[in-house]
Amino acid sequence: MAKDKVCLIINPASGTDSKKNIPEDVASAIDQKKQDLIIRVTGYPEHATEIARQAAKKKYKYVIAAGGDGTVNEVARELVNTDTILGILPLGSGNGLARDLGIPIDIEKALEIIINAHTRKIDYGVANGHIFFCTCGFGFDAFVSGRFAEDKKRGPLGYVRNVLESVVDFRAEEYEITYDEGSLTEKAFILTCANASQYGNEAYIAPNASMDDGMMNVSILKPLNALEIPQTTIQLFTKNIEKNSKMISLLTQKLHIKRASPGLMHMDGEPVLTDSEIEVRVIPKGLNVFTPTPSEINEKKRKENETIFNSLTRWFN
Ligand SMILES: Nc1ncnc2c1ncn2[C@@H]1O[C@H](COP(=O)(O)OP(=O)(O)OP(=O)(O)O)[C@@H](O)[C@H]1O
Repeated sequence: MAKDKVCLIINPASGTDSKKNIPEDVASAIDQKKQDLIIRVTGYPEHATEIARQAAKKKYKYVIAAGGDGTVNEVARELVNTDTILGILPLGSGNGLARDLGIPIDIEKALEIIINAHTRKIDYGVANGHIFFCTCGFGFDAFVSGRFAEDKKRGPLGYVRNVLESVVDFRAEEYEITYDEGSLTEKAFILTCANASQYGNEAYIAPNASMDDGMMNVSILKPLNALEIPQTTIQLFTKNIEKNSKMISLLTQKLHIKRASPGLMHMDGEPVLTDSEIEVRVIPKGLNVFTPTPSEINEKKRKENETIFNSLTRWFN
């Protein structure tokens, strides 16, 4: 019987972790009697897209993206609506998609998820022809993504520094927003379309978003004053942002956004220049991804809650 073809794509520029051992780790984890492994290292932005396009065309069984959300996006956008499955080794700075799917950040464990071969079909979004899997945004998050793309230093700390610097320079814009059930005009600090619930690094902009409900969560955060920033930041990291009085949450399949002039948007954290009018829509269950099983995810959540409970008990005793 012919062997299945598998491709590993490594982005050496993502995140801060070393990728030196990744080829060897993957090669020893997969069953080489049944699978042929091809390893490619990206040499420039969008290189991963070219490699993944060829892999899908040649009917590879799966493609593993070793990198962050930008790399995953570049790979996955060529795998949508094909039979080729996406595997993720989260080696980026934010790793939003992996975190939201319950894929462990520990690479050995993430590799086990691929080997165990449980798959899940997830939705994706399209904004003016650009595909996203986690979030696409037009306000402060797009501004930060532009800064971060120019930054030589990656990793979560790079994000923190860019956010703090951007707060000073960012100016909120007004948006005319038309969704399935109505329309509104708002000046917004953040306007984010979320397929996943978080940007990455456990920053939950749409805590109730589901990646297989065929719907897009839209989070509109009105401009904040300096005193509101600390509480809003806490709400973002504790899945409570929807309790913020400046937050408007919508659920829709389609969205039309109009702003005064063309500008930046981000797709899974990567900045793109786009028109003053933007069409966003959801394509249901178009991507097949290796993920933990539902019972593995529940077990992980149970352990996390237990750890929090134990820490609190220790603290109070
Ligand atoms: N050889 C390369 N040299 C420089 N940049 C590259 C190379 N290969 C890919 N890239 C680009 O690196 C960028 C960052 O990759 P990626 O988004 O995966 O990492 P990250 O930004 O650190 O993580 P995250 O998106 O999870 O925050 C992408 O825009 C990608 O196009």
